[in-house]
Amino acid sequence: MALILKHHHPSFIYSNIHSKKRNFATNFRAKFAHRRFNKPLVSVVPSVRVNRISSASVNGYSVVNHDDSIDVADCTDNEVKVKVTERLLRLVKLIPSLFPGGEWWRFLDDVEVVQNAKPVTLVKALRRMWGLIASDRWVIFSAFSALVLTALTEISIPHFLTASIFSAQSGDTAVFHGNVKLLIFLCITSGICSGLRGCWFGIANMILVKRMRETLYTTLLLQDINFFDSESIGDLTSRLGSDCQQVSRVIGNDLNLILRNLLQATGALIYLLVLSWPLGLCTLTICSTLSFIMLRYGQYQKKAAKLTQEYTASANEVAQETISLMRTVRVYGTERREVERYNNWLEKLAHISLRTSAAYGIWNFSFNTLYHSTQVIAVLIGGMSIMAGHITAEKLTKFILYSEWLIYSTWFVGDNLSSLMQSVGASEKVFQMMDLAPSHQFTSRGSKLPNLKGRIEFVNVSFSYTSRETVNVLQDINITVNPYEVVALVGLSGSGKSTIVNLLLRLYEPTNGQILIDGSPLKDLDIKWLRERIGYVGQEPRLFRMDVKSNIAYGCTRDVTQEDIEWAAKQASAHDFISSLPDGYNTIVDDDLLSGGQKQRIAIARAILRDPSILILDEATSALDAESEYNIKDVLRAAGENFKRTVIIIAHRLTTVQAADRIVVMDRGHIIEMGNHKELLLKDGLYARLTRRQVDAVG
Ligand SMILES: Nc1ncnc2c1ncn2[C@@H]1O[C@H](COP(=O)(O)OP(=O)(O)OP(=O)(O)O)[C@@H](O)[C@H]1O
Repeated sequence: MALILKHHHPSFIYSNIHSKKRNFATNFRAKFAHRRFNKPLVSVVPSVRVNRISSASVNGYSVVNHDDSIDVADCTDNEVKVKVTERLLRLVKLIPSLFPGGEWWRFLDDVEVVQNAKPVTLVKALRRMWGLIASDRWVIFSAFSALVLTALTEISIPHFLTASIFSAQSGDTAVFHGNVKLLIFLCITSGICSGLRGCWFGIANMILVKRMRETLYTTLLLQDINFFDSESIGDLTSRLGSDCQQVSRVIGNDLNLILRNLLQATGALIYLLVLSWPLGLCTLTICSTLSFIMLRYGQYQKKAAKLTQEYTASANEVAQETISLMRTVRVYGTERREVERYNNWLEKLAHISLRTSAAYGIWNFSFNTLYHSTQVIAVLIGGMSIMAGHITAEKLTKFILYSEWLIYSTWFVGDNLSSLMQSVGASEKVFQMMDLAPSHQFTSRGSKLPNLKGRIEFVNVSFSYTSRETVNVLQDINITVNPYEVVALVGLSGSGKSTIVNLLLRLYEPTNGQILIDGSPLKDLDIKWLRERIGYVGQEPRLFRMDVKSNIAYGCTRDVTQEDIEWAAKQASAHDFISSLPDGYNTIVDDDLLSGGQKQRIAIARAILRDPSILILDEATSALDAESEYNIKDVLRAAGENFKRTVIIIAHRLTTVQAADRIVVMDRGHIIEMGNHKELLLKDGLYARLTRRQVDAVG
């Protein structure tokens, strides 16, 4: 057995056998590294296909360096014969593995390593669901009342049906009419109750899925930013979408049908035992065998559901990534590869689906055989009993009808039980995510300052991202930004400039040292209050799919008028292009409709509209033309009566920062130079070097 790269087409083989334990550890590390750092995802899973391809994996991608797989066309006659024999041998070896419990039935278990959700039992899952729906318990009670009435009326029908036929045969008109009237009453009642049952359970289902999504979505939005660094969007949307839908089936569909059939099966069994206990016991034995098979089948389905959930999430992840990077895909012509990458997960899903369908086939076969054997046994023993005069033909007919009810009810219970197991399987991850504690930023109440001047101090601040704890992104940063000062952060890419801003926005907490705002520790301040007073324009601002006006007013807590919005847009040099849009400020925009510079100007208008005490611009003007940048420079500066604010500006284009009061030069997490433009040029350090290079590049 050889090993293939995870996420790869099965034909991509990587190296030779390692122990399963090591595979798991490698898979886990690879997945972890992939999620945290977008590192190449190289993990190993067992495979039986043997090709010789050396490849490297990048985010599930195969970068094939050299393909020397064996082509059948190149083989000699002898080699072809050997191949055919090998295939036949493989086929013969496959046969024993096809029996239930054999090797063939095993799922590819490479994703089990990332399943860290605690197993949820049915009782626990039900308790959780009850917690979500309890405030609308009247819906559940109505649904269950309708269910009980339906079950009771339906189970009584065969009795009165048989009684009517046999009373007609015996010519007893009064009894016949009485039975027919009861039959009509039972049919109407069961019809009405069945309708109500379906309706109430449908409502319960809707309430449950809504609450579940609401709770999960709220929990997700309250997580630390670290959480989003490690989780993929495809995974999260899968939990919110298909998984919640699947879990909600528990009450709306599975439990409803299981209970109905359980009630009917119990009623039928009691009736059968009363009619004839030896015959009843025979049917009970058959039903017990059926239940045992059902249980095994249910367990198998539960495992299949968990894996299907994981693979579906991974497929979503690939699709989501590809579609969002469609322009790159088109330009590099990698459509085929993307389809293969997606197909890889579809193949895994098909692998499971094939086995679950086969298992369903075996289950159906067992049911059919056992069902018909009940009929044969009933006719055989019952017929002999009639001949011996122990029971009447009417009793035997009732017996056969009720044993049919019992068997069918058991079958339905089994069918819905396996669906229930699948739903419970899907619920594990959903509940695990729902249980995540919100970021303590939302649970602890900090203090508010009477007014925010905008003095910022970094005192011995060091920081490393949790996903890369050993790498110090910032080391002993000491810097004080005075109120209304404009400070620029410059340095090579990856030197930690954006990380400083991330810490200031409290998206992450420093590993060491502390940040003070107007002399108060940042972690003691009410973060919502503080963020309302900070204007931030990120590196690549993205717009919400809503009108321009709402995009500019997004997150602004004070009431703003159209004039305010237009004023902010004018300050950001955005008014002219917004006015030329089809519906002006009411034009619905999204990321694809506007240019990078236009999006930046809207984001700048959004930040200006808040009239923040602290304005943070992280490469906020990188996509602007020189004229637009010149026009809004004054606004971004802290100068003037109307713009009393502290400004932190990050820019690679050094002309942007020349006028700053102070320029802080960073290199690999350290501050290496500080001063104004002239002072730094005189120092002839990194800043002077970078400035010269940019001038040379322009020249
Ligand atoms: N969420 C994250 N998880 C792990 N590492 C990160 C994360 N964000 C940034 N880093 C790493 O931290 C280091 C500093 O990144 P940062 O974005 O602060 O640099 P920068 O100076 O702003 O770069 P640029 O000018 O290219 O924007 C880099 O090595 C980067 O790979």
